[in-house]
Amino acid sequence: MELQPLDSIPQRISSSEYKSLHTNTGFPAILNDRILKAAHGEEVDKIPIWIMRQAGRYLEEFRNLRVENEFFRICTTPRLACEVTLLPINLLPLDAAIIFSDILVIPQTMGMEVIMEKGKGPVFTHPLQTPEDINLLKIPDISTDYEPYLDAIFLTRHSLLGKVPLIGFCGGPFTLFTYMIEGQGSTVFTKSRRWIYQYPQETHRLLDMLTNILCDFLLAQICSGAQMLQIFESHAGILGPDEFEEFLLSYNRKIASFLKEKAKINPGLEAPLIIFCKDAGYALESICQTEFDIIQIDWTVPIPRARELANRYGKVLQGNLDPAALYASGDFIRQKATKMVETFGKEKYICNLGHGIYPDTDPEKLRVYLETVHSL
Ligand SMILES: Cc1c2[nH]c(c1CCC(=O)O)Cc1[nH]c(c(CCC(=O)O)c1C)Cc1[nH]c(c(CCC(=O)O)c1C)Cc1[nH]c(c(C)c1CCC(=O)O)C2
Repeated sequence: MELQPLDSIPQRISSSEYKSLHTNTGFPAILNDRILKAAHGEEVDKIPIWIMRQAGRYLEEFRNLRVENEFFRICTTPRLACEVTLLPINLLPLDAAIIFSDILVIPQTMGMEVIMEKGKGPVFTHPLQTPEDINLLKIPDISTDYEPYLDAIFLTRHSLLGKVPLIGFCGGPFTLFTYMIEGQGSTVFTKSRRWIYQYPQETHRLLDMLTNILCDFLLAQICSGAQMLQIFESHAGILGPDEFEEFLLSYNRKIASFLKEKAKINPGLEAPLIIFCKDAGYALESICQTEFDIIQIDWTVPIPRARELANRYGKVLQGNLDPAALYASGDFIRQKATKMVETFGKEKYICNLGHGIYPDTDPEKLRVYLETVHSL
């Protein structure tokens, strides 16, 4: 697929106009809308499938591009972000594209510095140490700070030529909070868990601030061309049920209500909303009792129980093969995928993995998974 020259693409609406809730028009007509149909609970010809981290390091083409380009430079250069987003779409039979970016761009726009360390992942140079540090954060300026990310969405929506819908995303308020406190990934998250008990008020203040920012950021993504949105609460598994409700789900409820309210006033802003609370199968029923349309589950969640709850609350399910299963033989992947789809059922279902694809996965194994699901 050729990238369109920039001057052949109409101008994205100016950021100040987001507030007046006009969506861009003039995007290419959609050719494959099966994921949007499934999202609305409609019948589909084939089961739609996309893969978390589908544009990442398991693709040689991405690794080559990374040699010359620092990770966050790709995120902030619309042409590069667009090129990387399209890579897997041109190579594999996927039913959606997800904009190339990262959940940590939001803490960056709030003034925090994040470095992508080889072999270690993202590291914050100055994580928040005490509640006083919250005062050093800034509220991003919608008309300047988000510009590269929104331009990337706009350019990519055009460059996709309607081949598949474009998914926008952000990290959930709680997961961003944990990164801002821990400064990096963790297995125990003792600093973040300490904050919620030692400084509950200040924790709520920060989560509130993040929630307001994410509402604006997601709405701006829809205005710029995102057709579906996913919120990644990757660290949901570290909370108990009460804390999950108080510090995580209540904030995501606010985001979903905000976006649904905007779509009620302006139907052009309607975009199905996906929530992924990783390792929070314990809270699946509460997650189903929100305004999110699609519930992504990881592989630890029993599919029959998820289906029962999703049906009870009118939700679509997304998931959930263990990404490690793609290390198995092609035959095993075929059998496992077939059984998985039969258990989910073919309606109100979007196929994906249970978490992002691992960097050392053989892309041909992913192809086996995709083709199996499409053949069912
Ligand atoms: C927690 C989280 C992050 N980022 C993200 C999450 C939520 C999903 C999840 O739970 O995995 C989300 C994300 N990160 C990236 C995307 C792009 C779109 C896609 O292809 O899915 C998406 C949707 C690109 C990326 N984000 C990152 C890479 C690899 C960086 C590199 O090229 O060096 C990519 C392609 C880096 C990143 N960014 C983050 C981590 C923990 C890491 C390091 C782990 C790793 O290296 O895979 C933060």
